Amino acid sequence: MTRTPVNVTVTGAAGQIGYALLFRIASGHLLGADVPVKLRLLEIPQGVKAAEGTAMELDDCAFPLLKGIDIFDDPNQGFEGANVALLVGARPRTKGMERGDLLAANGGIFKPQGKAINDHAADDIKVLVVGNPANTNALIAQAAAPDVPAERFTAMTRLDHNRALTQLAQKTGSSVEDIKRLTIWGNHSATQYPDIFHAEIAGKNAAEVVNDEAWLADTFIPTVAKRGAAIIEARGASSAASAANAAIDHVHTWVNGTAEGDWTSMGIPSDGSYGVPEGLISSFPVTTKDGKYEIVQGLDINEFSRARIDASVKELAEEREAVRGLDLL
Ligand SMILES: NC(=O)c1ccc[n+]([C@@H]2O[C@H](COP(=O)([O-])OP(=O)(O)OC[C@H]3O[C@@H](n4cnc5c(N)ncnc54)[C@H](O)[C@@H]3O)[C@@H](O)[C@H]2O)c1
Ligand SMILES: O=C(O)C[C@H](O)C(=O)O
Repeated sequence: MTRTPVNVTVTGAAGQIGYALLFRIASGHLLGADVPVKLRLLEIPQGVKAAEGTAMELDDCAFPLLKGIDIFDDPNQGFEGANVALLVGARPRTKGMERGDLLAANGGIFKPQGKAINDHAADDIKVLVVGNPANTNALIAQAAAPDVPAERFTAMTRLDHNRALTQLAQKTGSSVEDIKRLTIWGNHSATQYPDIFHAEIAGKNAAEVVNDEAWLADTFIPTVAKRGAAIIEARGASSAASAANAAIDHVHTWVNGTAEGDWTSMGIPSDGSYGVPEGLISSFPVTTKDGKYEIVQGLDINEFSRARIDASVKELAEEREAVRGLDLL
């Protein structure tokens, strides 16, 4: 039976993450090796020519699953019929720009995109926001889409999750596939909290295997939380292939499910679980099944974790206040 292609909209398609992402979507890594896709690339007018060049290269790969590529500079057209939307394009922070300026500039992008999703996307739309500040950009887009269930708007903390897996594997001499139940809590920012207290390494509690709270506090957490800045320092540009890889992982897991006995981390609208104020888009431990996710409930949060979750959530609440003040919610 021939399947109807899934419409995948990618914003910022001509950027560096876009370049690392589109080929993997077209080759079946986002949704599955048997799922045909149509790409809808959304750029600003200055980005359209470069997006056209990328589309030429996509054509030249002759991907069997790629059933069409369209390029737009109008969000209403870009999100028409979208089943999956990857919101990558954002206004980067430039010299002299305050956080409030960045939030205002991104509000100008994510509010109209949220409205365009509301008005034009398919009923089953799933949204992943990658563009920074990802959690609050997701909140802005979600607030502008009142007809779309709020839980369809998610923000990417899977890159942080993957970074934490590797740091923990390297510390303990284990393989990443032996590590389960790791969690990123909070914001995709330097306040995020990578939590190993519930994680397992080959069935043993990860915190007990590590048995070194100083390493956790002074090495592991800051290394993961500041990895984005370290990449910028080393590469002279922010993470691109690893960010694209995490976006693929996020959507693939959302659509295809978490493995039995494991969970992942996603930035999602809080339902009030773990004391995170309702509505904030915060990272939680989640399981996924049949295209839906659920927050893992009932975890004991020790004092060490509580203080760090609260600090990151406080930052999210402040960002929400700032965008409220800018009339973006
Ligand atoms: N959440 C994460 O883990 C994570 C990780 C890495 C990067 N990021 C963020 O992802 C974003 C993109 O990174 P990049 O390296 O690809 O940046 P980039 O500057 O290379 O590309 C961004 C692209 O977005 C386009 N764009 C800007 N405004 C747009 C709009 N309104 N509509 C459509 N397209 C628009 C630009 O023309 C550009 O082509 C940045 O905000 C970056 O900070 C997030
Ligand atoms: O673009 C950045 O500021 C860093 C990025 O969010 C990352 O985590 O690599």
